[in-house]
Amino acid sequence: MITALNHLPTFTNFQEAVKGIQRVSYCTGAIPLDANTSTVFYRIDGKTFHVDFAKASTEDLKLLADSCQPATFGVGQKDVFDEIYRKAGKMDSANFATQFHPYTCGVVDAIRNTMLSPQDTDRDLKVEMYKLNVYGPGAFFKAHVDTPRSDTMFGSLVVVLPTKHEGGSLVFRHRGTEWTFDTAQAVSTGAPPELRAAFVAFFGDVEHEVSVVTSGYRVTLTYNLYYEDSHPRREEPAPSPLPVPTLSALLADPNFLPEGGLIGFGLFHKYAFRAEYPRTKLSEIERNLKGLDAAVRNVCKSLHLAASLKTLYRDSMRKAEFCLANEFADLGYPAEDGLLWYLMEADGAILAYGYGEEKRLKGDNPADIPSVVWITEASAVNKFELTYIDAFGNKAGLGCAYMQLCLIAKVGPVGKRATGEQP
Ligand SMILES: O=C(O)CCC(=O)C(=O)O
Ligand SMILES: [Fe+2]
Repeated sequence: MITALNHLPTFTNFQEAVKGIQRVSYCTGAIPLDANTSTVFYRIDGKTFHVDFAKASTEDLKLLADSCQPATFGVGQKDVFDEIYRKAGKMDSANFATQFHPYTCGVVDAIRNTMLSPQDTDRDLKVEMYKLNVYGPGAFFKAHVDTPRSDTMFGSLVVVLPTKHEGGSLVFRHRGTEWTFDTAQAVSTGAPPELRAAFVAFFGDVEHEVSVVTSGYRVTLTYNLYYEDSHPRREEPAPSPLPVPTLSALLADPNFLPEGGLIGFGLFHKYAFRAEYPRTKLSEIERNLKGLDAAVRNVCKSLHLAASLKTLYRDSMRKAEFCLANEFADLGYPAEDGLLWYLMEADGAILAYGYGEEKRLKGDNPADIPSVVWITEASAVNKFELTYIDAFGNKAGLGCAYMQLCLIAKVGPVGKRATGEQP
């Protein structure tokens, strides 16, 4: 955006402060194991076996690996097997059991405290056992996102059982940031030797891959993480999120939107959305915003700006840069005119343009169309056809897809900036 706003220090300070809180968020830690929790029981062809990870031999691990089925992954609506993309063994949760449980070792509390918004820290989470995976020498899982199994699923938990292995790190990538979780190192016994598993929890829309295991067997338990709605998010007051003073300074600046206007934030994460009817409402997603996006919403709410989530569609008629809507719609690219008008009639969608972009509008009078000052860039959401990375998940599609959203906040004129609820 090349506009005068880039020369306004109050604006660039706020923009930097928001970008500063947007970083890949995840949660890791060690889980001490004891005689009760170090064993995995499994069955194959009607016979039962077990592996005690306190003293598992290479033969024990090889037998476990040989008892697994080749792991598949999801491409669109199908589960496929392709060793170019994923080479690993998996066992379904019906065929194994362990006394180890994430609820009893502090993992769930750690997830609540590090990944969720401060208003969510007493919220119930459902941790659903998904699979046991064995990555032997040469095994890997290329970059993918975890398929959302419902619109309340927000992430995945991977528990790495203690085995000596090399390679097999989990590598995460999200919006230009990369981060590695070295599983071999995380479960290596320290001095004095202590048997411990390791865990990593992450938001499912964050791309991740398992790098090649070069020796040994890497054994993981994977779990799906969901919000349970019995204890919904506590509403205000939320502790003041970090960028509040910079937004406060921006709103006090008479050179920033003197007549008022709209400010927009492209959300950092994608959200699982149920494509089948009844479709997920944006208000439901707003209750389930992931930590950093919830912080951005809280910044606006703490300064009493009316703010709500919107989907963004491109406008084919070039009357405007884009259309902001209150629901997900199955539109082509660019949106067919009829559908865009339907959204405007039925859903209260509005046309808008990016601040400073009015010169690119053809023939229309931008005075009728509001502009949005983007604090963080927004990308368009306007079709279900999924991009390369979305199409490859760890399971075939279950009627849910990840969607990109933005948050739009209304700013009043100088001296009367508040547009939302007052305390
Ligand atoms: O086993 C792991 O470390 C993670 C595997 C994974 O990403 C998945 O199963 O989706
Ligand atoms: Fe995964």
